[in-house]
Amino acid sequence: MTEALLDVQDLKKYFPIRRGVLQRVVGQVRAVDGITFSVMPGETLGVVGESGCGKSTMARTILRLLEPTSGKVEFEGKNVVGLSKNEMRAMRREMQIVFQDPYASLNPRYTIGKTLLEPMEIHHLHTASARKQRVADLLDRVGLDPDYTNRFAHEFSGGQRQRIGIARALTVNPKLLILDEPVAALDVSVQSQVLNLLKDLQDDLDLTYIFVAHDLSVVRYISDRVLVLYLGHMAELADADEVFADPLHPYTRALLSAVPVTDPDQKRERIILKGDLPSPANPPAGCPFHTRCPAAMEICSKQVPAWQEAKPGHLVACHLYQ
Ligand SMILES: Nc1ncnc2c1ncn2[C@@H]1O[C@H](COP(=O)(O)OP(=O)(O)OP(=O)(O)O)[C@@H](O)[C@H]1O
Repeated sequence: MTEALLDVQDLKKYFPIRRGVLQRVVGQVRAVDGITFSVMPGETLGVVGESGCGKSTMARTILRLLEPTSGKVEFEGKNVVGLSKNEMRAMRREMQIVFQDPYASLNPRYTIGKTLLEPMEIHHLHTASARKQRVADLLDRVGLDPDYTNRFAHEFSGGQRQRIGIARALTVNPKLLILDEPVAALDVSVQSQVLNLLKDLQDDLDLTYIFVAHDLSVVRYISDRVLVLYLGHMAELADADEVFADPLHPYTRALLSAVPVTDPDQKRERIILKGDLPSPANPPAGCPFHTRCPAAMEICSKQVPAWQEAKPGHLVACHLYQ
């Protein structure tokens, strides 16, 4: 059996809440509260959930841009939690992140050439002339003119900047790309161009993706499997087609009901969730979703639902299926 490229086990990230002159810790924000999944080589795992459910925190914690509170993150069988700074730097070559806002993540004082050269210099990859050649090749590969190397980020459109962000992540030849809302800031027509580019790159370079988004139609297009998060917890995980054909968790159903459908026969009734996402500093007891769940039962406010396989390969945390 093929080994997972990435194996995340019971990952937690709590942020301390500090108050007063002494900055005493008076509580914690449970942004990621026990997440377990694995990603196979070449696979795209979509991660969805509304704003504030912990997607970005999870992405950054996997890469140790944020220190995990607890849990395991194994990349090719090696736990990255606990690696020294040097070991982690070497590991970062294998796992790169692309952010939502390429403008914020590109240094405005750097030319595009310098932006793409820098990661290779940090990792001491290739000779100087080979680096330059790689920059030109990568710009061409992401659909930009290699003559653009002397231009600055502000001279490009949003879609072009995101192509630069993707090229920069690829300079060090990673195996895994974590894409954190990579097309959320782009117009719809540009979104599909960037998504197609990501698909082509994945095929050509044998890449594995974790694709974080709040837009389910985008996730459906690109993902093999989909993980639905709610308030730092896993709600549902299954093949993308299965999640869309037979969503089991009431939260997934609500998210899906908001996705526009092109076929009027398939029209879903819109499920409007009551209230806002509760604060992860003070999460509800029992099922984290029970305060907004249209199907909530008495047990839901008392007992945390187990994470279980309701159908083959289709996992869900909901008392409806226990
Ligand atoms: N540094 C921090 N300190 C305290 N709380 C934080 C910090 N970073 C994130 N949080 C909180 O953790 C929770 C999860 O945030 P996160 O940004 O991971 O969610 P998200 O699903 O990615 O949302 P969005 O799509 O808006 O980015 C939120 O309640 C957020 O306020």
